[in-house]
Amino acid sequence: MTGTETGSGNRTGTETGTQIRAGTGAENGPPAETQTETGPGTGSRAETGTTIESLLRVESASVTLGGRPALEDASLTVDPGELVGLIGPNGAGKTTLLRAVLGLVPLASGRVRRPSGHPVGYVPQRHEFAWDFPIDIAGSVMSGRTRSIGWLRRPRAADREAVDRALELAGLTELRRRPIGELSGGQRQRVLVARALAAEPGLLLLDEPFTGVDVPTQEHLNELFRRLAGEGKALLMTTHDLAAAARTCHRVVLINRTVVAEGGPELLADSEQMLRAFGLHRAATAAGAVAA
Ligand SMILES: Nc1ncnc2c1ncn2[C@@H]1O[C@H](COP(=O)(O)OP(=O)(O)OP(=O)(O)O)[C@@H](O)[C@H]1O
Repeated sequence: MTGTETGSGNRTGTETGTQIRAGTGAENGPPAETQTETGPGTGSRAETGTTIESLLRVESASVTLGGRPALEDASLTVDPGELVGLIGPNGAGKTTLLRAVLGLVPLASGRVRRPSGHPVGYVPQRHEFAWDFPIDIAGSVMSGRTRSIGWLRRPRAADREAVDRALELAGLTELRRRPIGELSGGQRQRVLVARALAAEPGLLLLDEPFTGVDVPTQEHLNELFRRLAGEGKALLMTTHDLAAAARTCHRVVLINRTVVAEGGPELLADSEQMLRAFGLHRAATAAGAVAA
């Protein structure tokens, strides 16, 4: 696979600096590395005679933050056309996993692999974004595409077209000249989605996109995410809205510092797995009440 790899420790290889375009200064992506995969179980899976290459593979990733493990031995994949929900309690490591994929936090061990040629779009949680910046929606969405290592590249015709399409997809065309500081929560959420889409990503990382948005906006985003998956993009979304996840996601991954279970959205109705994912099983085990 020709791709980008973020891993722990030192590596050798030809690095070509594939760029990640993201919403919060994550433009300096991890270095790209050319590597060859052989044999089954190394990144491609055979399906009906064709080979599907995952757009994201997280392999045994561990991250330590503030001296404590935030993520331990977590593995997941997201294939083209898949919308995967990352579900778990507060502090489970969901945002940490997304940030590790972006190379914003270092891996203590494990690795993240992505094929090259597919930019990553990142929709951070709204409170992580600087909304007091004096810029309108169109300018903000454009900077999601043209900003690189702290400076803005001059927009070209293709950039303007990509921004127009992103604004349209996010339902922001009419509002494009509104200063971002004057927007409602739901409008801000759509700006973050449009910023990420302006980069024409193959892989989209969404951190709690439904928080505080009204029902019509949630329906709009739901539809948009499904449509993007239908176009062959890979989406990984954290959410605490289990109903929305059950409705929208093709697959869900339950996480509580490590991956507890994964499967179809019906997993969200599996009370034992949900109890495990949400820490109750762990707490009971720690107290010696329940055998592991
Ligand atoms: N900058 C940091 N320094 C130290 N610890 C951190 C830092 N950021 C996160 N953590 C810790 O890492 C763990 C995982 O946090 P993370 O934000 O990934 O969880 P989350 O699953 O996204 O939670 P939530 O649902 O509340 O958003 C938590 O215990 C958190 O306190």
